[in-house]
Amino acid sequence: MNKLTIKDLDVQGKRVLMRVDFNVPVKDGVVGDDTRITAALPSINYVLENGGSLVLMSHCGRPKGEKNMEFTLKPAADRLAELVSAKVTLAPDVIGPEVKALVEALPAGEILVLENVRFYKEEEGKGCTAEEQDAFAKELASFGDVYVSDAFGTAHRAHASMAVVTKYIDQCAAGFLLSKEIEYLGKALEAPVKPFVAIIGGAKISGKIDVVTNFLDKCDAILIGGGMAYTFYKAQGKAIGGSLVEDDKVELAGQILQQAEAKGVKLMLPVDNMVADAFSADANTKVVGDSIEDGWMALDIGPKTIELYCNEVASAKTVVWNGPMGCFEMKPFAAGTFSVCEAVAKSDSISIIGGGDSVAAVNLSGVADQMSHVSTGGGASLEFMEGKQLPGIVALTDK
Ligand SMILES: Nc1ncnc2c1ncn2[C@@H]1O[C@H](COP(=O)(O)OP(=O)(O)OP(=O)(O)O)[C@@H](O)[C@H]1O
Ligand SMILES: O=C(O)[C@H](O)COP(=O)(O)O
Repeated sequence: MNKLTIKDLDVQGKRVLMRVDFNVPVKDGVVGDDTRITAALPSINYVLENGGSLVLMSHCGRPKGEKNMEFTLKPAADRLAELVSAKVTLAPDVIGPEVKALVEALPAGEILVLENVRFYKEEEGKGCTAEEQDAFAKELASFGDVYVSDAFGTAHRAHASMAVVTKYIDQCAAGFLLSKEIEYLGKALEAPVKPFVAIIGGAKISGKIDVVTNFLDKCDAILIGGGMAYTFYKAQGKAIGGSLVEDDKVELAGQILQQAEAKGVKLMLPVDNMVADAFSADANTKVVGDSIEDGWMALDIGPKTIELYCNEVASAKTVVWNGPMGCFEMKPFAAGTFSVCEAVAKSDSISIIGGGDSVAAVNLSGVADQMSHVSTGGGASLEFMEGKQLPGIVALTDK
């Protein structure tokens, strides 16, 4: 990577302003899944162990520029306090004189967590002028001698704490998590060890179909599963019954099929499906081929497809996976996702998993530790894989 990294910084006696992504699920004031917090610990501990103090910034949820305490960072700060040996203080606000005083009094080896940066509309820059956003970013910048971003999950957002604050601090570096994400995802895209197999599924077709397009120039095989498959079926003129479809993407799906053929990329669609007569775990189910009659919807890939996809994965040397193969949250439709998951874990490949639900599925299957890299980014990893430049990375200081 051609950007400064945390190891290039001298943090001794410095105040480090660090952007993290503590946008974690919270229920009844308690963090549900602390993956994103634990993933930032190497950078946090590095600063503390090397004589620096830390001012942490993050968003949580989408409070839309309002100070709505439903979105407080308190649960995340409380969880962080359990995970580090340092003292953790939660500031009462993001900016302002009270926060400034806390920052100035912060001793080395301690952490101050600012409140949710999205309590200010200036963070997202919506409903304010560019000057107002700059002033907000400048005030945040005054809280640090150096800046570190470890918020890979938010790197696709050109927000104040990600991509504007960096204008006002000389040294802006990537933390360990951000560096690791870029290293794995970057390698997979730039110089993948072949055969390179992409597995794309899930429900958000419009959000993922561009990734399929980008992968046509990189992959040896693309395995399509989940709700995504039926938009491709429709493009082939197949019957899809009540299966998920995005009609405005049918034409693009047809073009992708043609391009795959022209480029000699193996674009695989399910040859059979587990269908149900309702979107429910109690629905009647049956296995059908690649034509789905009215009154039925496909909620998982079928057993023959599982075998084909697992075989493809078994010979892969690089696997990128985003989006489950079926509605794995319901037991009758979980076999596709979990079988493919096990095949990826068993394979002798560099495996990179991205996307909230795919990561949840990998965690549920108990094989997360057998994957080379489980990304903390949903939208960010997708945009990276689409080949887009992420503003939160571009903004860091060049080496
Ligand atoms: N055949 C299907 N029909 C309807 N929904 C499906 C089907 N297959 C999978 N899904 C649903 O897709 C959802 C996940 O899709 P999604 O596109 O959000 O993936 P993801 O891994 O969370 O990626 P990201 O976080 O990048 O959006 C799951 O809740 C799953 O139940
Ligand atoms: O969870 C995420 O994808 C990131 O934290 C970004 O959140 P956002 O989609 O609300 O910008």
